[in-house]
Amino acid sequence: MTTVTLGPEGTYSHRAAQAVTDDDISFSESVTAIVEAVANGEAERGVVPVENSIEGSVTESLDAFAEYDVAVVEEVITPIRHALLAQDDSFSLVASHAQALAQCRGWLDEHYPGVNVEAVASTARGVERARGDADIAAIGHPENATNGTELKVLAEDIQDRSSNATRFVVVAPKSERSEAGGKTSFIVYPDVDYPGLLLELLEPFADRDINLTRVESRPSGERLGDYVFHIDISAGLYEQRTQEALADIEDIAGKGWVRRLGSYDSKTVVN
Ligand SMILES: O=C(O)C(=O)C[C@]1(C(=O)O)C=C[C@@H](O)C=C1
Repeated sequence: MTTVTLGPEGTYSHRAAQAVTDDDISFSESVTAIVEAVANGEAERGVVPVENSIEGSVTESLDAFAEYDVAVVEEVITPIRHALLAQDDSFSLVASHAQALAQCRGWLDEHYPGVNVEAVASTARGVERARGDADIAAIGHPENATNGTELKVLAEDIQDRSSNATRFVVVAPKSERSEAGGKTSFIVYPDVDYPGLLLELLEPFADRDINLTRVESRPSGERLGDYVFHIDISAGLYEQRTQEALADIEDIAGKGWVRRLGSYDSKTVVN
């Protein structure tokens, strides 16, 4: 089974993928391309980040789930503990993934005020830049400094909150969508707008005592003020209350669409 995740080797996504498969892992530098590869049958699994406890949504992943018809089959939550890696202390630029730079913004301001930052495709891509250039430091997992390179760990635990954690999901072809699991994700595009619409979309869950763990609105891309809602609940699709609530949602979104990404279980991995 081929699993594709954000590369190159050494990203947090790679570490999350290793926690869910012993099989081959291949790399892509775009979350959208990973979801697309699974939707097109080029890969059997994809592991992508969806949400971080400091910085919030990985919007590229959410938008890819609205664009490509895939299933979510597992959730992996992992603590993110960043290190500053460089050949020595003489760097003038810090390169990392935009999420990682944002998660360490306060620490960088305090310790390297005014330092230039550059967003690159992943933390591991930043590490590669730092390996090849003494003027560049990277933010990434500290183990990136142990892979036969001259990089030093200049500082550890530089994320602005010690509780920093990222939630990844495992995506699979839509034929593998499951009704089993303690959580369910779905996307609603109502394609209408009237006072109380969002309230109406949430009531079917409140009425059945189903806990919402996340509601996120993303622009539909159709017109300004028009949204797609990404909703996660603590209940499985196998449950009658979930099926009833989703039937209500489908009635409300009659002009638009509802996509069930599937039900799944969650695991927390410390690596
Ligand atoms: O660049 C990486 O190492 C990634 O796996 C991406 C990513 C993200 O998109 O949030 C994953 C975990 C961390 O939050 C920082 C970056």
